[in-house]
Amino acid sequence: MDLKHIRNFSIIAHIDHGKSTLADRIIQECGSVTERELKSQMMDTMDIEQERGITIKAQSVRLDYVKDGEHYVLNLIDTPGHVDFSYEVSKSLASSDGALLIVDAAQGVEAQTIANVYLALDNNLELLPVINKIDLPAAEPERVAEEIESSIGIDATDALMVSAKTGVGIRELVDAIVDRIPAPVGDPVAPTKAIIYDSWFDPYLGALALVRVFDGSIRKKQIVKLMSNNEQHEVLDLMYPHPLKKMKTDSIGSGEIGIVVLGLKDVGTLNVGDTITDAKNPTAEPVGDYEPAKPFVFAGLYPIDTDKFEDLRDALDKLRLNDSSLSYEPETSIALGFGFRVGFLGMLHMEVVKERLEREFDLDLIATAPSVVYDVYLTDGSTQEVHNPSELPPVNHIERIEEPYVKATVITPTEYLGNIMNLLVAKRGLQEKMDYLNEERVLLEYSVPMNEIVVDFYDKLKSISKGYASFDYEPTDFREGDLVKLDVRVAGDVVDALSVIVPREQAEQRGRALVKSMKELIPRQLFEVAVQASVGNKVIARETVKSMGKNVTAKCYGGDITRKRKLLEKQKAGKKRMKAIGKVQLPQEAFMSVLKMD
Ligand SMILES: Nc1nc2c(ncn2[C@@H]2O[C@H](COP(=O)(O)OP(=O)(O)OP(=O)(O)O)[C@@H](O)[C@H]2O)c(=O)[nH]1
Repeated sequence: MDLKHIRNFSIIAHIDHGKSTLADRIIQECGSVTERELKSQMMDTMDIEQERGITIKAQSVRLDYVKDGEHYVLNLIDTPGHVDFSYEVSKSLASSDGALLIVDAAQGVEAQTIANVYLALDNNLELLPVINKIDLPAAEPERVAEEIESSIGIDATDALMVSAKTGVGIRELVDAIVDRIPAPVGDPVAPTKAIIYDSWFDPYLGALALVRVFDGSIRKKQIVKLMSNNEQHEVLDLMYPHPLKKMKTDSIGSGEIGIVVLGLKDVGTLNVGDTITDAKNPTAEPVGDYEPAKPFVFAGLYPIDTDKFEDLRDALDKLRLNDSSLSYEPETSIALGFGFRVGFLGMLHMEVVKERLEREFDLDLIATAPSVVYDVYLTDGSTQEVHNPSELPPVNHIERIEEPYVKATVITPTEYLGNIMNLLVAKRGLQEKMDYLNEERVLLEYSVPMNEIVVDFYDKLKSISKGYASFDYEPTDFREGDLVKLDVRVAGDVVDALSVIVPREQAEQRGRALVKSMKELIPRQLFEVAVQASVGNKVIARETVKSMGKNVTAKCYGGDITRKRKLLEKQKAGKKRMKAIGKVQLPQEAFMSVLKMD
């Protein structure tokens, strides 16, 4: 296909600014599906995505459009909106030549808008500002256009004004995609050079790679090579991604996107970001640097029923077929038995994986508090990566510990600025930048230890700003910290799954808060239970759970039988989520409570 008639574009936006709704509208405008077929949010295919209204996996569609009598192919490359998936976002952008920058006409520029713009500019993309939701009574498109200019520094005078809900401005938008997004450049006769920007598993076809071809073409029966690992495979089949079906083709040419079938049994080696080339006549340089997606957050996942360990392994193996960023290895905990230490891209990724394991594989799991990765430098000169706080070497072997930092971007209305700055300082944040976008809104940039933001930072930020502040982050570097391991002992035994690494200066306060909340969470047992927090051998806090009879209905005297039954049912349901630590039953919440202490 003639390169001049191809347009490859992504849509980038802050969460909820209307990306999926707009994608549906564009698909409809191109007539690739009829109104009847246009199931709302067609591009969000996974159940969890549809339920939560988030986009997890990037999906793409190839659309046909006729403008001024000329036939164009528009490749719409959907990108995941959440920070956890920024690696996938950046690879989708690397496959595009331009991007629609969607901004909500009522909300204006938000933290993720900025973060996505940085990624788009890194990839030299032409940005087309699109102000969406102009149908809303609270819409202020002119103010938003000014915000785009002042915060991002791009000309927004030609910003497109649309409503993905009513369809206003959509035709003009698609015309602008043809007119303003540059056609791809590439050499159709050079050796094959294509980037994998998504991969997934199909039960019939095996592992599939979604690619953008830069130079040359990918042909059926061609022997291709993956440049990161030199694996060679035959191309069994090729398809274009159509919104409703996959259209077979014999070759995918320069400038095009398509789906490659290599007959692999899992996505393990089809890594996002890798370059595909011809095995015999390879291209000299890959498309950009390839880095494997790196897990930033680790947690232990343990089946509540210890017999289900193999089931958990099978379930993780199955999830990994579709998610090459998921990593795990078996681990044993004195407290929890056999389980896995699982690496995630971030907190949302962790939640999604845990939910899928429980929902699709019917497993009841205990998740330990998430931990970041620490680089521990030992006195013998060696270094150790610690993913699990309980594995921190003894203090006298440690020379220093380094922890990961992120660049956190927050945009907030000025009235919440004071409280937000206090929160960032409490989270050990260092201010890098403070810019007023206009009189009402401020952009903050802070360096913050990642450990401080992995659990409840976002919830706190939302609550102190009544939901108005937005937040995004990007991992930056490792820095030395004065950190210690805080242990919890229940009835005298250290519960390894509850250990956590904290700044020394906060250890005592956190220890006290921790045992207090554990006391509330641990149901009374038939005997008295001591709950202690310690650093090394030193106990720094203690609480006691008083003993009580087991029958919870004892306290509802009187004869209300339904209430009694309800309580007994609740007690039974509660049991499913309990884990016996020695003689003591601990509920799931106890394992999450450790990081939520201030
Ligand atoms: N009034 C109005 N609502 C809109 C418009 N476009 C989208 N919405 C609504 O805004 C909400 C978010 O839209 P989505 O399309 O799910 O947003 P998104 O950016 O894809 O969200 P993520 O996939 O989670 O990043 C939905 O409730 C939409 O119905 C619009 O033009 N006008």
